[in-house]
Formats: sequence, structure tokens, C-alpha cells
Amino acid sequence: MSKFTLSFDSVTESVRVYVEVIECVCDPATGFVQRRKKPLKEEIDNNEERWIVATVSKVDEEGKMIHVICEESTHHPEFSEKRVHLSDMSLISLKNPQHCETADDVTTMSYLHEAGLPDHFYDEQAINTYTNQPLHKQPPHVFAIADNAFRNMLEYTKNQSILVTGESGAGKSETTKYLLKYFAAMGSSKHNVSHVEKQVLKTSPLLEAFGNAKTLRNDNSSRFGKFIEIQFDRSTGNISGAVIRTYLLERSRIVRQQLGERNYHIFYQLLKGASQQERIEWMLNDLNALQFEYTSGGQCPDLTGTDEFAETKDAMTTLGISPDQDQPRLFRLISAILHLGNVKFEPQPTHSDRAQIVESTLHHLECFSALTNIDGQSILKTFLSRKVTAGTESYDKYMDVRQAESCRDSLFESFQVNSLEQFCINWSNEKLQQQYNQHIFKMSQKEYEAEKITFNKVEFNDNQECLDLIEKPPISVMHILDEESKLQNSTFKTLSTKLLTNFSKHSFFAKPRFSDTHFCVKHYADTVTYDTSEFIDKNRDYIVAEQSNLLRTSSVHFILKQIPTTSSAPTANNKNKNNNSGFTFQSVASQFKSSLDQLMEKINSTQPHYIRCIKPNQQKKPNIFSKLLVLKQLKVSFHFQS
Ligand SMILES: Nc1ncnc2c1ncn2[C@@H]1O[C@H](COP(=O)(O)OP(=O)(O)OP(=O)(O)O)[C@@H](O)[C@H]1O
Repeated sequence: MSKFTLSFDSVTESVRVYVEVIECVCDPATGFVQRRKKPLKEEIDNNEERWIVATVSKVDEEGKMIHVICEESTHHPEFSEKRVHLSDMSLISLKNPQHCETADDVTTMSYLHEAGLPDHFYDEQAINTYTNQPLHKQPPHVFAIADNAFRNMLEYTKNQSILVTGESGAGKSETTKYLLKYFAAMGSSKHNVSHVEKQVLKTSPLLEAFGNAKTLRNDNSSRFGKFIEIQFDRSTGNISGAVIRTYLLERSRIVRQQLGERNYHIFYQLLKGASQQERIEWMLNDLNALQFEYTSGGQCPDLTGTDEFAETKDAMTTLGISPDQDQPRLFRLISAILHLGNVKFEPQPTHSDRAQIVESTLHHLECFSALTNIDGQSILKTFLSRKVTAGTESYDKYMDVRQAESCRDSLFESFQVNSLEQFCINWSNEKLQQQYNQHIFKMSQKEYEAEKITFNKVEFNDNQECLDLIEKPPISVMHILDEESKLQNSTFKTLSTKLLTNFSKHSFFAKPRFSDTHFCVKHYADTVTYDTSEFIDKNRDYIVAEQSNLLRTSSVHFILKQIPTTSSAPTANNKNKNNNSGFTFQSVASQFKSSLDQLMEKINSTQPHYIRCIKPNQQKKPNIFSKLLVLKQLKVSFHFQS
């Protein structure tokens, strides 16, 4: 969106404008405000303040200059009064009348520009309106969108979708909960919330227990993507069912958390909330979160408000997971995972390059074994050695301590930097952004053109080129990754070289200076650097064959259900020789692409609605509003030209 252009005809003495202080400077000799090549940012003590509100005091006779008096010049006394050259229009944006700034709908603002938006969301009047007021007393916009979608569905019998986006901690999950609450209320008779509606509402605490975790950015961060489909009865408008699809759970969190972060809430809920009897049954006894490797990595096991074990159990019961059979089975498995994490390795005294179990942790292996009904010695063997087949011969390859640990963790985890998972998440974000672009901008432009209505071309950042880099056949990051994943001798270095050879000139691709095995993609929201070292392994989507075979020996039905029926595990010998080994290679990336394509097809068949959540501060605290942070997000959302 371009900045507002001020015509000097419209300038009168009472007009209030914004003056952009970061990119302009006042010439002390002339008092002129001019654009500077170097932003003034560093010179501003509190660089939160990007725009200064000023009142036009005078327009010179030729109409080329205006004199303004700045209202918020505390950081810059020299800006208190100045003259602005009207030819540099980009410095000036008209301030909205106050009643517009507090309107709920930004489209009712007289002047929609980036300077005015933070004021719209957070001026003094807005603070007063919302301070110490219960949320339900104010008109939440989410309900208006939900209502609109609901009415459209009934009126036009067309499927609707609401896309809730925003950065981590911005409020997507909370917004989604409001939407669900709204639909449950709308789709039920006045006094009764039906069972299916209760079930829909209970999906949130259940998904949060198993898929949410404390991160540095959000104490209750969803570590997976979700698509919630709610089905309504055509005649009554009542909810008749719901389907929830989840994508890309961050598995690496199960085994490793950085300082200040936690594992999934369920682990802590179990450790804090299990009864004495349950603790004995699930072999937790008097152990706490700090005594388990998998729950102590971030060194912050305590968090208020998320560790409600009883609530999770209640949600499970409502959703049909039986409290006397399935729930205890599941919690035994969670406990087994915790015990597995405490199995430690050390070098053998005679062969320092071979690992052995630390005697004192044998007890944890026994607990794992008892809880899962999987033979402990056999699982230990898969951690300490691996059968390798070369030609007609096979032999045992021994693991060192690091390899054994990584083997132990690979039962549940994958490594975490910006790797294939993040690549896929950002890929889906690009797709959703494109959907938004196409719907909002391209469609309206086409309509105007078709109806021959004159309009100023709306500028927006088309991300098609970035998506082409990621997925367009025949040569894209995804295709090169798949090619490399099929080859027996490929490594992350060969992958990196191929990416670089093919895309070094691509405008959305970059190579970071510090490494030959990383690459950057210039996503619409930000540039992200990816580490290729795990890309190929992760793309091949297999777990160690011996381990999956062992898991199959468990008599616990729940565990059996988790193991894929056909093994796609390449061995040293048959790695990716698809036809000879009898398994079909399907890469994670291409599986992801097809589920993404299906999702987009589904969204495109609906009438879409959008909610963009904006995060007010990085401190995870109420009543703090960082203008700069908000402006950054608004720029991405509204495509302001910077
Ligand atoms: N509408 C709201 N009212 C009150 N608090 C909110 C609201 N939206 C968000 N919050 C606060 O911000 C926190 C983060 O919100 P939420 O978990 O919905 O973010 P998110 O966008 O889903 O993040 P992530 O992508 O990390 O999952 C919430 O736990 C809550 O404390």
C-alpha cells in the first residue's frame, strides 16, 4: 500500500499529518526536513517512535512548502517546528479524525496508511476503553467474522473458510478458540450445547496438551499446524461433526529443549497431576520433571495455567478416549518415553569407540520395557549396534556414545535447526499468503478491469517467484531434494552444491557467507536460513528398520497403531533402489506437497475470510504495545511499501 499523497489544495491550517522521523532529518541551517540515505534510527533513544504527529501551521504562497508543528517531539526537540517540502510527498500522511482511529473496522478510516494503523489499534481512547474491562464486554472482531461466515454459509449454501494467521504468540490459537466457541453457540439450541459441540470445544485442551509447549516467544505455543473442518447440518445450522487435520508436529522437542523452553505440556501434566496410584502403575513413583532428561532440558518445568492434567483427561473422555483403558495406555507410553530418555551411554572400557549402557540407568530401560511390553535387551541392542548388509554378507556395526544417544532419540525425534520441518512450514505459509494475495488483490483488480472502472493499481508483493523456487517443476528446491534423496551416494554437501549451482542467480535464493551447506530463502515475511545437513535423511522418512520391527512385537495396541504398515526404510544395501527392494520411495517433501495442494484446493473451493493476528509485544505480557513490532507485522500483512 502506498503512502498517502497530500495535495496542497487540501492543506489548511488545522490539518494534522504524520512526519516520518526515521528517514528524514532536519537541516539546522534551513529548517528543512529532508530524506536521508542513512536512517536516523540509531540517533533516536527510543526507536519505537517512527512517526511524529504534526499540525500544519502554514502553507507558503507558492504552495510548495508547509510549516508543521510537531506534537510528539520529546525525543527530538529540534523537530518541534519545521518546514516540509511538498514535493517530497512520501514524508506526509494525513492523520485521521479521532472517531476514525477508534473505529473497530480499519476500512472505515478516512486515510489508511501505515502511520495511522498503530494509532488506530492503540490510541489513548482505545486504552481507556479496554483497560480493566472483561473481554466479552467489548465487541470482538473475531465474532463479526465468524458471524459473517456463518450467515454466508446458510444463505448461499457455500462452504466458508477462516484463515487465521500471524506470528508465534500473536493469538491464532486463542482466536480459533473464540471462533469455535462462536460456532458452538450459533449451532446449538438456546439452552443446550449438544454432545458434538462439546466435543468440538474439547479438542482445544486436548490438542494443546499434546501439541503445545512453552517457547521463548509464547508460553502456550502450538508446535504443529492444524486445519479444523466443522460440518453443519444443512437444515438446522447445528454442528453435526468436525474433522481436525494436524501437520508437522515438531518432534525434536520431545528429546531436546533449549534453555527457557519446555517439552509438550502433557509430560508435565502427567508428572504433576497423576495420583499416587497412577504414579505407581505408570512407574513414575516420586520422580519429578527435573529428574527426567526429556523434561529438564530447558530448566523451567513450572508454568502456571497449562498443567491441568484433569482437564486433559476430561477432554479425552468427552472425545471418546476411554478413561479406564485407552487413557492409561496412552499415559503409560508417555511415561515410557520419559524413562527411555534417562537411559545413558558410556564408552566401553576396552573399546572406547563402542557404547555401553550406564549400569545405573538400566532401571529406566526396564521401566520402558515393562510399560511398552517390548523386550529391553533387544531394544538396547538396536541402540548399541546396527546390522549392515554389504552384498551377500552382513555384519554388526557398533555405535559410539553419540550415535547410541542419537539412535535412542530417533525413536521419537528429529533434529532441530531450520531444517526440513521449518522449510515445509514456511512453504505452507507462502502458499497461504499467495492464496490471500490472489483472493484479495488479484481478484479485485480483475473485477475492476472487467467492469472498466478506473483505479490506481494496488501494489503488492507477489510471492509466486518464491513459490516457484520452492516447488515449481522440473527444477526447484523440492525437486532437487527429491532427486538427491533417491541417490545412494548423495550427501548434504552434494545437495547444497546442486542448490547453489541451480539457484545462485535466483532473486529469492541466497547463500549465506558463513557456510557452503546452508541456503537462504527470501520468504515474504523474512529471509530464513536453512541448514541442509539433515534435509536428505529427513526427506527419506524412515525409522530404523530394526526398531520398527521391535515396536511391532509390542502387545500394546496403541503402539502398534503408530507404526506404518509398510516399511520405507532403506538399508545400507537397498537404499532407494525402489524396484529391487520392494518399497516405493515417497519423499516427505512430496507427501507434504500433495497434502498442501489438497488443503489449498479445499480452501479455494470455499469463500475465504481472513484474520491476521498481531503480536503487541515480545515480553509475553499484557498492556505493553510496541509500535515498531506492530508496524513490522502490519507491513507484512498489508504490504506497505517500505
Ligand atoms: N484474544 C486474546 N485475549 C487474551 N489473551 C490473548 C488473546 N490472544 C492471545 N492472547 C495471549 O497470547 C498468548 C499467545 O496466544 P496464542 O497461543 O493464541 O498464539 P499463537 O499465534 O497461536 O502462537 P503459536 O504460533 O506460537 O502457537 C496466549 O496464551 C494468551 O496469553
